[in-house]
Amino acid sequence: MSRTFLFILDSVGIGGAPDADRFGDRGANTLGHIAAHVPLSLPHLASLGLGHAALAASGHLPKGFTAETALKGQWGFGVEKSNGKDTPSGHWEIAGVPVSFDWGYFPKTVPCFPKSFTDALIAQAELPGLLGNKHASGTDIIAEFGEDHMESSRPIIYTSADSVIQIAAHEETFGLDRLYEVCQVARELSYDLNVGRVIARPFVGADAGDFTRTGNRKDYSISPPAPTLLDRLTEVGREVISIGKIGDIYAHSGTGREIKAVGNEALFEASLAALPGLAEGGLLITNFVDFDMLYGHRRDPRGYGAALEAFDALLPEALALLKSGDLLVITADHGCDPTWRGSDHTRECVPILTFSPGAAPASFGRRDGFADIGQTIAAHLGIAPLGAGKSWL
Ligand SMILES: O=P(O)(O)O[C@H]1O[C@H](CO)[C@@H](O)[C@H]1O
Ligand SMILES: [Mn+2]
Ligand SMILES: [Mn+2]
Repeated sequence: MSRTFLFILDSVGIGGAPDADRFGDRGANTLGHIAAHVPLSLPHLASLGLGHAALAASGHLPKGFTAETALKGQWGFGVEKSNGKDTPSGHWEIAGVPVSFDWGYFPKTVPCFPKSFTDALIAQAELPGLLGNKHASGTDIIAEFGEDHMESSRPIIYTSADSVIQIAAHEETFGLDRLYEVCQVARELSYDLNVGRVIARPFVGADAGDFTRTGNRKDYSISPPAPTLLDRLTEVGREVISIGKIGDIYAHSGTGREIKAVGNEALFEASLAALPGLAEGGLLITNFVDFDMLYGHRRDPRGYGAALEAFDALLPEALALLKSGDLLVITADHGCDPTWRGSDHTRECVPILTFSPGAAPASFGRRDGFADIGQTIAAHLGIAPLGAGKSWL
């Protein structure tokens, strides 16, 4: 028996996606472009092969990395198979379920949502109307409509390049529970539109100058189309611990004990605290959302670089807690290049870095499909093979 710790660094792509053109993302490279913008020192991730993976995926060694780094882990990189470059697609594919159907997206028009949907939402949720109704960055749109929202009680509704309906409202004047109710109505009304997630985006503050989103964001996701690694483990009685957004992303299916924490550092602390107690044969899975939410979408390469360095500095604490037979996997779900146009995700390859005490450095190369990660974990934990992916063990 053995255990697996899966850390998903939300949006930490390394460029080089063969189908980036299809998304208008040819040349996007989250890690590479951050490293070109700000001095970046990630010695621990580099020792697990991050630079090697980035070079192999994109053809460029990110600035600040060297090919001569002494490796103590195993590395490869993943090419996404799913149609979308969104969070659920990336996470589900990592857990052995690539998304081959087409999500429902909204056009870049104003309004962007079908009138039948917004009419039904206004009627069923008993709203005085809606604001926004377009593609937007979540922080920009609360600055634009937040004051009107506080006066009129009309929620702010918007979308992105992902299959999402996001609803922002003031936590105090509108109320958090009321926002969640509105989101539940929107969720019910949007299954037919094939929308991946409805997301509650509460914020606080007095005026446009100081509106801030809170940690009470909540995602209402559809369920993965087939049983994931998490479901398979749960079915055979293995322990699963899900930290941060993981519960929401997998629609609470197979996610076991869910632990919430806000901020990368608190997510890391929660992971460290849970790590020693994970049962043999179990999986602990954490999503580190700040990279994406606070820096990638906000197009802030400096903040993104600092967050990567902070994560890197914490990593030795996790490595030190691993026992013989444990496997740590560090990967990402998609890219979100903070130097790219717009505010959306970017189609990129992802790093796959692993560490097991005593295991020799090695490379498992290019993996066609993130599902190889789930399949490898299934093999490591000794459960039946998943429906997709090839193990590199
Ligand atoms: O701009 P904000 O509200 O952060 O939204 C971003 O976060 C959404 C969900 O993770 C993505 O689809 C993207 O649009
Ligand atoms: Mn993501
Ligand atoms: Mn995102």
